[in-house]
Amino acid sequence: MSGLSQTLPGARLIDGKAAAAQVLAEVRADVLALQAQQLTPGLAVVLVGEDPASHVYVRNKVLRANEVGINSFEYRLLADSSEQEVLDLVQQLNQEAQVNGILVQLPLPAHIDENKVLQAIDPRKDVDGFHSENVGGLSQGREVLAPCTPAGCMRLLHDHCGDLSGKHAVVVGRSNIVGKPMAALLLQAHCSVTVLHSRSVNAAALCRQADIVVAAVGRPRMIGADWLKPGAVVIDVGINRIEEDGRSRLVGDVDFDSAVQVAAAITPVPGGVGPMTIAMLMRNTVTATLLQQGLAPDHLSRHSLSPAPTAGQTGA
Ligand SMILES: Nc1nc(=O)c2c([nH]1)NC[C@@H]1CN(c3ccc(C(=O)N[C@@H](CCC(=O)O)C(=O)O)cc3)C=[N+]21
Repeated sequence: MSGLSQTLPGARLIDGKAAAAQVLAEVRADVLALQAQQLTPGLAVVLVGEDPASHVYVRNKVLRANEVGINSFEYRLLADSSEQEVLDLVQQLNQEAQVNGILVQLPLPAHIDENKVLQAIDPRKDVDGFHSENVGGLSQGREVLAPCTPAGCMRLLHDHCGDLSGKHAVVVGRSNIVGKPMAALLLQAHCSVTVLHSRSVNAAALCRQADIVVAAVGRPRMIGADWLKPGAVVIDVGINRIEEDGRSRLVGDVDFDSAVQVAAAITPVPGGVGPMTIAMLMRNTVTATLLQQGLAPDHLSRHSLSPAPTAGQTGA
């Protein structure tokens, strides 16, 4: 994949692994600074059931946490655990001073009300940014814990494009975990934002107007070169496992091979947004620790919260 991008003029490969390594190095420095004040951030990860893919993600999160010096606490509950058992565990973790961040791996088994569990998490420990307090705060432009995947996409965009003001960003997909918070963050960065979804009429034509495309639909290779304006910057959030030529492989929501010929820059899958999601989870854990200590986010070298509206932003 990287070999291909080197032979084509124009499209730059946005290296999510390298960007994630940089974020993790920053987080490591922040953790050292906190440890000098006798504070070690702690992250609790809760996994209900035996989904093998979820086990891999949880293992990766715990590994990254340990690499940057964050304490990790893993809780595995059986697939048939009751909703009350999960709620009780969340309540216990809310009280636990050693735990600064709580992540309940989604999806939960069908008999458990996901919303009820997410709402039970103390908003200041909500490192996924899924509690309505944080969702609402993000929409209002308050400094809150922002969802990791959209926050990771914003970091990649800022690194590659600099100032995003006035750019037309098209978000394909309207999920609560990616599409909607992504739109909110792009708006805060002064983009014009269009959100496309399954009912959109002329989606490809609308998408062709975009300077920035964020693909988060969960449909393998749906967005090809015909969806893109030449020179667009493409962020592919999709992680789809497909069978091809008798083997299993990961592909994005973007048809990489065609898109790379038109785009100015594009993220690969794997090695794009995925590693950034985990890096931003570590960053949010540090931010959550600061919030709980009553320390301003700029206590450390970099502020880690979603940006508050700048002076120039009005209601217009
Ligand atoms: N409460 C909650 N928060 C989450 O953030 C959350 C969740 N539930 N449930 C599951 C999804 C999935 N997810 C991924 C994170 C990183 C990679 C990642 O790093 N992927 C690698 C490839 C990994 C591989 O090879 O399988 C990459 O894209 O390069 C993938 C998927 C977080 N999720």
